[in-house]
Amino acid sequence: MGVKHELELPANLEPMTRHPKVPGPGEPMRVHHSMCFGCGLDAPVGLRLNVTAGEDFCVTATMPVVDWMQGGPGVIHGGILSAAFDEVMGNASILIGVPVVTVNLEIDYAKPIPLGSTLRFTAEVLGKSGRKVYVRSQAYLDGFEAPVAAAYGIFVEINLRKHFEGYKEGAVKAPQG
Ligand SMILES: CCCCCCCCCCCCCC(=O)SCCNC(=O)CCNC(=O)[C@H](O)C(C)(C)COP(=O)(O)OP(=O)(O)OC[C@H]1O[C@@H](n2cnc3c(N)ncnc32)[C@H](O)[C@@H]1OP(=O)(O)O
Repeated sequence: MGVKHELELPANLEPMTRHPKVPGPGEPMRVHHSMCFGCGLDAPVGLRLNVTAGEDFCVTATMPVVDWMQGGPGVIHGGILSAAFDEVMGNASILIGVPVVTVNLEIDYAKPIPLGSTLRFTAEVLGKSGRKVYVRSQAYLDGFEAPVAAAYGIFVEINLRKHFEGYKEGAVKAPQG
């Protein structure tokens, strides 16, 4: 079985522009929160994904698949892969300059992904309609031509300050050194 789904896009997609202040192609995307499970460097446990800006509305990332990511014996946990897709696609949305949160995430798991391998991700914003941003991502492994997993996400634009108002931030930081 390969990657099955296609995201149904609405007919009323709007023209998008890349935000002038986002990193240029080849440059690292910024960590959006130091305690984020996906990208934060102070999170006690996390993916610490380095996402790189690409051309237009695209980003790329790599992720070593390490032992603590295990689900079934010797392979990645599906939830970890889902979190990685979420982070990579959220970063793609940043390229159009809108703060977003995920409202819908669909994953195709096409192949088992072994511990010790390195996943390469690509993600691109497919379109925007009102507050909704549609994003697609694919994950690749060396030795396979086709993606080993793929994801579609719908992200919704939020008012950052209002959205997180009243929540208590996690205070546990990773040990230094
Ligand atoms: C971490 C974030 C930091 C930000 C930095 C950048 C990210 C970087 C990377 C981060 C990566 C990690 C990121 C994370 O992990 S984010 C963490 C996981 N996500 C959340 O916690 C989000 C929880 N949800 C909400 O808070 C509310 O639902 C929000 C505020 C988003 C919308 O509630 P609100 O009352 O304001 O608006 P609305 O209900 O009218 O909805 C608005 C539109 O959206 C459409 N809709 C809604 N739900 C769905 C759905 N399930 N499928 C399809 N469409 C859906 C809806 O029909 C409507 O469309 P339209 O009628 O206008 O056409």
